[in-house]
Order: sequence, then structure tokens, then C-alpha cells
Amino acid sequence: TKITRARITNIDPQRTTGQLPPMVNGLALLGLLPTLLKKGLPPMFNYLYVNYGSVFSVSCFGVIKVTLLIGPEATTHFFQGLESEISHGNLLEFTVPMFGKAVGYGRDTATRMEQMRFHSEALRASRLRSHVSPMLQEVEDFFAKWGEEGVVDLKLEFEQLLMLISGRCLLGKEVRENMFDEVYTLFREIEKGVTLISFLFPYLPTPANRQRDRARIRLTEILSNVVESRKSSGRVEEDTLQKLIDSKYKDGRPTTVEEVAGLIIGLLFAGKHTSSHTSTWTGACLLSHPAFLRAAIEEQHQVAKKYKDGPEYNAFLEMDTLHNCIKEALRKNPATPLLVRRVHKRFTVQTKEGQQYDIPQDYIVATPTIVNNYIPYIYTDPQVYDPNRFGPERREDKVGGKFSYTSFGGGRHVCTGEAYAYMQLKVIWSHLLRNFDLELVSPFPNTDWSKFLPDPQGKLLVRYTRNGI
Ligand code: HEM
Repeated sequence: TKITRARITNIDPQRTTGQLPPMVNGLALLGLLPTLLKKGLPPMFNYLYVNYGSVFSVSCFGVIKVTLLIGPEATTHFFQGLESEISHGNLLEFTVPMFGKAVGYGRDTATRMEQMRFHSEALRASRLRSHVSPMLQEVEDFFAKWGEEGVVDLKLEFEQLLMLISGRCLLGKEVRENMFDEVYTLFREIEKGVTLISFLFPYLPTPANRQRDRARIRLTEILSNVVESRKSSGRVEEDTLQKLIDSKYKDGRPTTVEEVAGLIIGLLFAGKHTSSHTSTWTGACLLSHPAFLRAAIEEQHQVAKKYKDGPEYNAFLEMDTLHNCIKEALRKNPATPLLVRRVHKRFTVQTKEGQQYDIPQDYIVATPTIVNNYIPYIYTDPQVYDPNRFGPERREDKVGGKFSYTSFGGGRHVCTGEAYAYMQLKVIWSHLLRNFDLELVSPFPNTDWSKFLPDPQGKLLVRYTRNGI
């Protein structure tokens, strides 16, 4: 069965084999350029996976050299190696001018790891309960503004709604009620600074980078004022900002105002594009697969019967069908198609076929979620949208080992916002399914691979009619 086919052999990552991964040279890559430009990353990576296996290096005439690791067998060390042996290194340097020098990759490793703990504690699943009611409130208010029927661009609607939810649940009511528009605009300006150029040269004084820097300084000022005002008045709120204010380093030192501002901007950034991307793909997939749409609506009927006063925290945890519909949309369309690390200590990787390779120190390694999530010995008919693959009988995300489903990463840097992300997506989609008949009127979207963070291309036009379960 699949379990035996995808078994992971434990090897000593430090043992040397004396063999480097096969190399795809610049000429071979040039031959793939037309495919890349016309169809994006997935067919190019697939071609390389089929022809070179699950571990290979690509070199663009010695300028860029990256080793690709594909599938759960090859990515064990990538995901769970010690931070001192494999980490993002300076690959996330572009986030320093976005979030500030007080946090993340602006700090030393030990401080950064403590700050990662602040993030994961602030977003712990057990803390989600307090977010459900504000999320519901935002969602209800937002859709109350829709008419009896009409056509909307769901992509745009979700982007606005998700920012409102973040405004309320992450940043807190001071921002949400009094300065949301300014904060939203500043955040958009920081986000616009995320381009291939800023990734490669984060400090180049391009107009986009200069605007990003100005916006970050102003946003930090606004958020710092909110933090200062809470501290001086002794006011305590239920939001994530408060959790970060209350966080303490191991030596008992509290977070500074600047650190809190940087940490919360980091969370906004980590959750924004990923969540709006996933909610839009969920819409495109659900509305073009009537059987799964019916199943998701039927589940809402069942939940509505049980929770007569309206859905609450537990109700959302019981929406397995909707959960799997979202998860499958994200399997097919991962929000981060490529995850990257830098190797600080040589390690050995073993492919599923038992071939072993050395990955030397200073190598850049990457794993393409966009290939991992389609591996045919893990996912039956991987091109098909089939949320049932995650049901109790099949559990395709588990049979290949813990790194089979990589849309939220895995191991040491697994997404800390996963539970929060599912909760807000289920709150939104459950409301839509309970209150509207929806029909996709634009074609099923392609992925826009021209963007640094790929998106569903164009608008997602949906006709809605108010209905009400
Ligand atoms: C569907 C939505 C989301 C997806 C698909 C997603 C995906 C990911 C992935 C793939 C990573 C790992 C990156 C790597 O290994 O290099 C990650 C990390 C992270 N995510 Fe998410 N994310 C989502 C939503 C969120 C939300 C809503 C938040 C916060 C509110 C969040 C916060 C984070 C943080 C803080 C990290 C860094 C973890 C670390 O480095 O230790 N994410 N996310």
C-alpha cells in the first residue's frame, strides 16, 4: 500500500557519501525557458523531477545555484534540521526593511527564535476561541452590505474582508475603529515593496523600496502609539497585539514597543496574501465542483440544526467537509510554491529509491510545494480536485509521512498561523454557504506566475443571490 511505498528511511544526515546531486546546467535550463514563460513553474519543475529525480541541483551559468529537494523522503532534514545547521540564513533579508531591525532577521538567531515562540504562543489553537466572535462580527457586517443579488469580484472582496478581520483580531480595536484606512494603505505600500528586485537587493534605493521604508516608519509609529497607550493606561485587550505586548524573553525581559510593532507587522504580512489566495482558490474550486459544493452546503445544514443560536467555536471545528475543501484547494494551489533554506553544515540526503547525496555547506536548498503536493505515489490522481482524499479512509496527507502536505511548510518553521487561518476561512465560507446561492461567472482562473507571490489571475466574478439556511 501507499504506507510502505512512501516509507522514510532514517539515515544519519552527517554521514558523507562523496556524491553530489546531479546537475541541471544552464543550457538545459535555457531549453526550459519557453515552458517557464508560457506555463509557469509547475511544468518546468515536473519535467526536472521526472528526468533528474527527487534531488538535483540547478545552475544558471554559475550565477544562481540551488539544490531542489522533492517529496517527504528528501525533505526531512530541510524541515527539521537544527537552526544552526540549516536555516533561512540571509535569504529573508528582504523582510528586515519591512518589519524593522528590532525583530526577525534583523536580530541574532537566539533572539529570533524566542520571537518565533512569541508568534506561536500568540496564535496557539487554544487562544483561537476568543477570535471567533470578532471574526463572525466582521464577516456578518461585511456581507450585510451586499444586496439581494449581484455580481462581485470575490478576490477583491476577500482581500478587503481579511484585512478587516486582521485589523480586529491581530491589531485590535484601536486600529480597527479609528485608523484602519491609514494602516491598510501603509501596509499595502510595504507589501508593494516585495518584488524580485527587493528580494535580491533589499536596500537598493528604488522608488518601491523608498516608499516601503517610509510606510514602515509611519506604521511603526502608529502601532507604537497604540502599544504605549495601552501600557500607560493599563488597558488589556483580547487581541494578538496584546499577547505580543505580554510576551517575555527567557531572562524575564518584556518585549519593547518597537519589537511588538515589528512582530505584528510580520504576522500581518505572513497571513495576508496566503489567506486571501486560499480563500479565492477555495471559491474557484468549490464553485466549479457541484458535488463538493452540495456536500459543503449539506454540512452547513447539519451544523445549523445542532447549533441553533448560530455557529460558535466548536461548530467550526466540526466542519470537516469545508475544512477538507479548503485544504484541497490549497494542495492544488499552494500560496508559497517554493520554500528555501541555506545549508550551514553539510548533510546527507536519501531519495525514496535509496540513492544518497551530500549537500555541502553554503548550498541554497529549496523544496517546491507545487511539486510535493502532486506526487503521484502519495496523491491519487493528483490533478483532480478531490477533498475526500483527506477523509478518514484515505488520509493521503499522512500516508507519505509528515512532510507529504507542505502547503503550511513543516517541522521547525511550520506555519504558526495555520489554525487561525483555517478558522477565519471557515468563518467566511460557512457564512457564504449559509446565506447565498453562488455561481462562478468568470472562467476558472489560471495562476499568475509573473508575480513574486503568485496569485489567481484576474478577477473571480461570482453571481450571488441571498438565500439563508
Ligand atoms: C492559508 C493561509 C496560510 C498559508 C498557506 C501559510 C503558509 C505558510 C508556510 C508555507 C510557512 C513556512 C515557510 C517556510 O518554511 O519557509 C508559513 C510560515 C509562517 N506563517 Fe503562515 N500561512 C498561512 C497563514 C498564516 C497566518 C494567518 C499567519 C498569522 C496570522 C501566519 C503566520 C506564519 C508565521 C509567523 C510563519 C513563520 C514561522 C517560522 O518561521 O517559524 N500564516 N506559513
